[in-house]
Amino acid sequence: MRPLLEVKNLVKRFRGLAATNNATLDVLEGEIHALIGPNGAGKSTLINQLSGELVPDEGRIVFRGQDVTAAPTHRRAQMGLVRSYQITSVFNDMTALENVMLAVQGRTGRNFGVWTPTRRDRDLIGEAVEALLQVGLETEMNTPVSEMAHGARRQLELAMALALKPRLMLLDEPLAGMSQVESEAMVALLKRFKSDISMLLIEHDMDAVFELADRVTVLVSGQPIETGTPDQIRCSQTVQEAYLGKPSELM
Ligand SMILES: Nc1ncnc2c1ncn2[C@@H]1O[C@H](COP(=O)(O)OP(=O)(O)OP(=O)(O)O)[C@@H](O)[C@H]1O
Repeated sequence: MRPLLEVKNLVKRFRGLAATNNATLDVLEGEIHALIGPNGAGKSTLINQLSGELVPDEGRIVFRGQDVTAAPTHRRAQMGLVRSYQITSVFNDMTALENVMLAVQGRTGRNFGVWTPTRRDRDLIGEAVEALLQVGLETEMNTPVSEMAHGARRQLELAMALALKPRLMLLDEPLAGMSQVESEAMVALLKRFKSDISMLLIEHDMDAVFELADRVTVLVSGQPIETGTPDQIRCSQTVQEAYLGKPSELM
């Protein structure tokens, strides 16, 4: 079966420095694929090119068999390649429900009628509610984002991404800043979505990576040095050497 996402010989340079250096990797249907590597290895730069926020200098990105290397972010999202929202793109003075409704609107192009709610508006609300239920935010639907705990906000970002009906979700450190309890809840959530949605995730929490990922790609100096199952990565001599100085992260 053809991979859902194929990244071929991708290069991105910043003032001569190759932040992505001939990167080739793929994500399969139904897979959680983690991207790990030391600070500055080029993880965010790579994800930014996959989402369409950065244009590669060389190489190709193929999603569902179509070349999307030059496609804008919204076109990729329409095809199902969706980046989880960043906290900065959530409106703090709006409720969780209103934020997800905006995400649904972005996908469908429907406008919400302020004065005369129509059947289509009810559909829109229904979809937004469903996304919030999926992430377990049913009790916080009408809470303004500014009053939500950090963990709940991260769940909201996920709900907003789910509202876009992704086939492949790009997740940039979904557990960052979370308490142990919040992290465990998020890991459980991501596992639940796995049967429907593939994921490429950057995460520094190695316990979570090894628990969640089917495959892991290790990035060093912009280049994938190894891809394998969590066990293969844990035991890899190449990976141990690349992480020299902090081998405990991988144990
Ligand atoms: N917009 C930019 N302009 C210039 N250099 C950049 C830019 N973005 C990233 N870099 C450089 O590219 C390299 C890779 O950075 P990147 O943020 O992608 O790494 P990362 O693996 O995501 O790091 P971290 O784990 O610390 O978030 C670094 O040397 C960084 O300084």
